[in-house]
Amino acid sequence: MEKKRIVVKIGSSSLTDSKGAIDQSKLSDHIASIANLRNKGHEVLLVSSGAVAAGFAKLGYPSRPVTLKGKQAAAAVGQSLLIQSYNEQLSKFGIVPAQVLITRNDFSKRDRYRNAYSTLTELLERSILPIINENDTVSVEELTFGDNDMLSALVSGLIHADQLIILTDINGLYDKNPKEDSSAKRINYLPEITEEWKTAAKGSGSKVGTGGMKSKLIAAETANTLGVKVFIGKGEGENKLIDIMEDKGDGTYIGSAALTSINSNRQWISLHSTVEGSLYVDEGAEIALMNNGSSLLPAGIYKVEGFFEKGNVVEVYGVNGVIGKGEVLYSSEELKEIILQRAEEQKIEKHPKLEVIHRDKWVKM
Ligand SMILES: Nc1ncnc2c1ncn2[C@@H]1O[C@H](COP(=O)(O)OP(=O)(O)O)[C@@H](O)[C@H]1O
Ligand SMILES: N[C@@H](CCC(=O)OP(=O)(O)O)C(=O)O
Repeated sequence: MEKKRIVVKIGSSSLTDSKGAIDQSKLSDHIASIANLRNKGHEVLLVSSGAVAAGFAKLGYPSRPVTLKGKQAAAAVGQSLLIQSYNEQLSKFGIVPAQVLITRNDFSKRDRYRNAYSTLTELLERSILPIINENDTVSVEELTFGDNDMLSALVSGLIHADQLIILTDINGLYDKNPKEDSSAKRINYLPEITEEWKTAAKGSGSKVGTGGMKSKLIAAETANTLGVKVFIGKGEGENKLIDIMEDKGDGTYIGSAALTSINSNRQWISLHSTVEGSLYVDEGAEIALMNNGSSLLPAGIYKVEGFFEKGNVVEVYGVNGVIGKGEVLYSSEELKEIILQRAEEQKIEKHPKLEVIHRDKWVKM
């Protein structure tokens, strides 16, 4: 099989028991299958949940805490226990793990986003197994990934993975929540995620999981838009991950064969950047941006709103509203001056004919 880059996400319910302890036999099953995947020549990154679930009992909580400080304290205790268990079990296979804790803020700062990419690829080049989790202890409630399903989708995009495997306590997506309706039927393949499917997928059924199937589908949709195929399901034994890669997995495969990877600039602009202002463009510029794959030139802009610097991200409005986002090569002041001079019928040639937004740094809505 061709060498692939694979992100494996393991949910709390597949690592811990409901009493708040790490289930060593589940963990060793996962580790053996990861070792097998690596032995076939694939690159593997692990996104592991379970910090809160593995830590709460040691703090004396009777169940998974619901308060922010409770979850953050439990994650601080549980994360070290998790990594300790991973270290012990991985050493039997001669695999060296690296703990990588990320916050949402790290992705919204472009230099940190680039650093995350460089560090992860360096670890892979050196055959280390990155074990990634959200840095729960310092994450602010309003600014989190939501859950690790979304974190795994964003990491998959960042490192241009071929496949995201979401391991959970159920063998895939069902047309109804099977824990509530025994007539529910499993879906083997979903080329595209529609609103109807997002409605069929409900919350978590376990005492330790967070987002349920709904959050997995939302994450899978994001991964697909970034060009990454997704598998959601379960399995047992050292061959489970190889079986999944060979289309024999016990779960649901999501995303058509036609998915294409999108470049890191576009990913960052589309999913992580902050919009600093707005440009309003005429019909010709709108057609050029939307249909012709062209860059945006100064001549197509008739209004500038907000104060932004060269290199910031702005929203672009066409005839009927927002049409996309892009990184500008001019400041708002420079652009306002261009428009003013045009109104005064001075020569636009006075300004360099640089693109305002280059096509590689433009994302359609
Ligand atoms: N339509 C559905 N198909 C499958 N599972 C569903 C569906 N709707 C809700 N679920 C629930 O989602 C759960 C998996 O999500 P979750 O508990 O968050 O797992 P994890 O801890 O692995 O992230 C299942 O155990 C099931 O109870
Ligand atoms: N960062 C949290 C992950 C929470 C989460 O998303 O859990 P899950 O739904 O089990 O993947 C933790 O380690 O407990």
